Amino acid sequence: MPEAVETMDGWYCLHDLRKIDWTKWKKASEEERKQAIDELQSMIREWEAVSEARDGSHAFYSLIGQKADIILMILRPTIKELEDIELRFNKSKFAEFTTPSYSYVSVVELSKYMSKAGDNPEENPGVRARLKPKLPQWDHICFYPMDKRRNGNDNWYMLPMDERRQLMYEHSLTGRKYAGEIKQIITGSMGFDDWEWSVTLFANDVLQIKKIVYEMRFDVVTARYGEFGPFYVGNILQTDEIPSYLAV
Ligand code: VOV
Repeated sequence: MPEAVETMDGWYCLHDLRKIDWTKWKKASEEERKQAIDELQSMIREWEAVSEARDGSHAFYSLIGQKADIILMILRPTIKELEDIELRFNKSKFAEFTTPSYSYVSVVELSKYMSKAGDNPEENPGVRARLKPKLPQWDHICFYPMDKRRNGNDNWYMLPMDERRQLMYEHSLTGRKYAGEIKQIITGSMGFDDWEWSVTLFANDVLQIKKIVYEMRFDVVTARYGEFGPFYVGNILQTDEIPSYLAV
């Protein structure tokens, strides 16, 4: 019988994607726009303080293409805190000028495929740190949800553990080639959202994102078992640059 791999779960994660209603934004008075921007910046600065204290982390990026304009990715120790942040954002002045386009609820996940028998990776400080990651403020983000296929002969969940471990090992070798170029955050979302995992990639060279996603398509685990949702790609939106991003 195939057996489930044990997962280690860390901070809870919300990806909150919105469109900006530019028509409404342009019609607003200068004073209203200033109020919205000031409140948004002070909210983000509060999150920066939370991140400094290592009680959470976040990423704020503008997106390219028509699927959404901005993405806020936020990590917190509890799912309740994610709700508080979502609510606060929804009640903010700036939210009056946005419409929701996508959201994703998950939890930072590492599996024990690679751990040695008898080891408890949860005691490893490196593993613990990866469960509560500080998101890098790199220039670009790429976010997408994905599944492992369950279809006829291509059913990931019917494979024996050793076979899955081997395929994940091969996956990790491709991943390691991108050390220093790509930082990946994998979150699990079974029971939380519509896909099984979310993948968030950070890069300073945006082309590295295309290269890793392409190269991984040839790993058996992806070629045979990977299914993908929509892809979102964007540029970092520094807190100080928000006024110029929103200037009309
Ligand atoms: C920087 C790149 C990079 C590296 C080094 C890396 C390594 C690793 C390791 C060592 C492990 C297994 C142990 C663990 O840590 O969980 C994983 C796990 C996982 N990965 Fe990965 N991955 C990368 C990158 C990376 C990418 C780009 C993708 C998307 C796939 C693609 O085709 O678009 C991905 C997916 C996943 C998933 C969905 C899982 C969980 C699968 C499960 O069944 O549990 N991943 N991954």
